[in-house]
Amino acid sequence: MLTDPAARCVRTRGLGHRFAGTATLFAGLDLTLHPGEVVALVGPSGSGKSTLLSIVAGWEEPAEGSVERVGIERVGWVFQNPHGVARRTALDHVVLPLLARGRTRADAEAEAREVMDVFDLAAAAPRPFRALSGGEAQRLMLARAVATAPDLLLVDEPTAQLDRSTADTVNAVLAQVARADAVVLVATHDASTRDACTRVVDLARHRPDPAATVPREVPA
Ligand SMILES: Nc1ncnc2c1ncn2[C@@H]1O[C@H](COP(=O)(O)OP(=O)(O)OP(=O)(O)O)[C@@H](O)[C@H]1O
Repeated sequence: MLTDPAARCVRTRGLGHRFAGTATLFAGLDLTLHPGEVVALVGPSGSGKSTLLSIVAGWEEPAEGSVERVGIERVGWVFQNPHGVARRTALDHVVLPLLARGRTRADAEAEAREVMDVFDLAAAAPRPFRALSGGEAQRLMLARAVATAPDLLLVDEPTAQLDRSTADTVNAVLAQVARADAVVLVATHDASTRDACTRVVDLARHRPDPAATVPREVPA
């Protein structure tokens, strides 16, 4: 059943997480993410940004609280480290998910080339994945995710391996995806990605209050 995109959202209530044997990473997270927004998820290294993406995707069970995904059928994920099939061409990486969605080979190729152009990957299209640079491979992962028209797009450090001008292109494309009725959540350390987002969620502000768990020292 298709849901009205206007009703589409991701809602967290009292969300918190810790892994077995680790301290609590974040707690009490009440968030509602709407289509049309690009939400930057920031916080120091190890604060739980990637973990929160996994929880929002439904891959990791939260230790506390809940995540509700309303009208989310397709989830796109772009990992921190690009993964591809070494011998397959860059073009194939974008064409295959479109074929899986029922496109003909000709339509899938045309659509894939269009998306790859946006990410400045036209010249890389015929090259095998193993021959791509780190930045090209990362842009390819974004192009593939965008081509699948996700309702929810989760992106981990999209600009980590890119030069400034390519990073700016990536930031602009993320905003375009959001305008296409998708909820977009981007974990980032990059100040310009954060600035290109419509909202910022800082996990540093959702750390558990140490005063709540550690007894205060009382002066003698
Ligand atoms: N499956 C796991 N089991 C135990 N600990 C884990 C697991 N996954 C992540 N962690 C730990 O949880 C903490 C948060 O990790 P996470 O990768 O979510 O942080 P991050 O904010 O994305 O970091 P970075 O900015 O460096 O990518 C880290 O200390 C990490 O070692």
